[in-house]
Amino acid sequence: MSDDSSETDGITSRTPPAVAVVDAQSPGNVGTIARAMKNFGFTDLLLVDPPDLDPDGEAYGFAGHAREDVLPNAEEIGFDRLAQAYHTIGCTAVTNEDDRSHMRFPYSTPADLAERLPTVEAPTALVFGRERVGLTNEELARIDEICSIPASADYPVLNLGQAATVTLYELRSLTLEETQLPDVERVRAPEGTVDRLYDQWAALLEEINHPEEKRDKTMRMLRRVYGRADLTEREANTLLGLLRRATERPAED
Ligand SMILES: C[S@@+](CC[C@H](N)C(=O)[O-])C[C@H]1O[C@@H](n2cnc3c(N)ncnc32)[C@H](O)[C@@H]1O
Repeated sequence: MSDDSSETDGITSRTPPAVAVVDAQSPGNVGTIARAMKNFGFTDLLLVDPPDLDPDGEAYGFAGHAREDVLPNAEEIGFDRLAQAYHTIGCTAVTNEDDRSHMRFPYSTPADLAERLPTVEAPTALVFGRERVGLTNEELARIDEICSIPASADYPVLNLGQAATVTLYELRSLTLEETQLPDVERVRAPEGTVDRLYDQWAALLEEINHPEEKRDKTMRMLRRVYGRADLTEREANTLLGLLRRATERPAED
């Protein structure tokens, strides 16, 4: 990133970082990346030398719901401005001994970055390279730091869309409420409900004349089973209802 602060005019520090794609040769790749950005809560897509993004073409076709915002709001940017205005993190794979010359140390994995990025105050951009040739040595030389996804030494090169998706997944800063996942604490059966379940089991063991000497052991086993099951409130209430009905059933002749 340049020291010339005027270059940062109009760009504020952002969390999450912007995502820059350099010379994406296929519009489909841009669409895939836009979709991954929307999936993981990223909004700012920067395109260096983008292909034609025809609204009826592959980019919009691959973008899913990102066709509504991430993609149409994408900003075209020159590499010079990208390098000057942002703290740039170039994403690259190491493929063989020769390619190691691309690799600047220290490098970060996406997981390392996830820990460190929240403390970086400068506007930050993750920079992805071309599907066929990646980022050039000249581009890498102007980038502030390197991020590499740990992958098999035999074949560490992911395709562009996969690399962006893995990186953005690791760097997502969505809170649980911002994801589709239920809050486990909210649905988990409260202790009181589970205790009532055990009381009901004890009543049932009594009802069926389960041998007195086996009852403690049976109850311990039931506690272990329910403990592993991590019951939701709904599940616990359903089981409680069934046990009550079994306990209250009039004795058969
Ligand atoms: C198919 S790769 C380019 C392959 C090119 N031969 C190279 O070695 O860079 C397209 C882009 O995906 C990203 N990429 C692929 N594998 C990666 C990895 N293991 N770690 C980080 N980025 C990766 C990089 O941004 C790369 O420029």
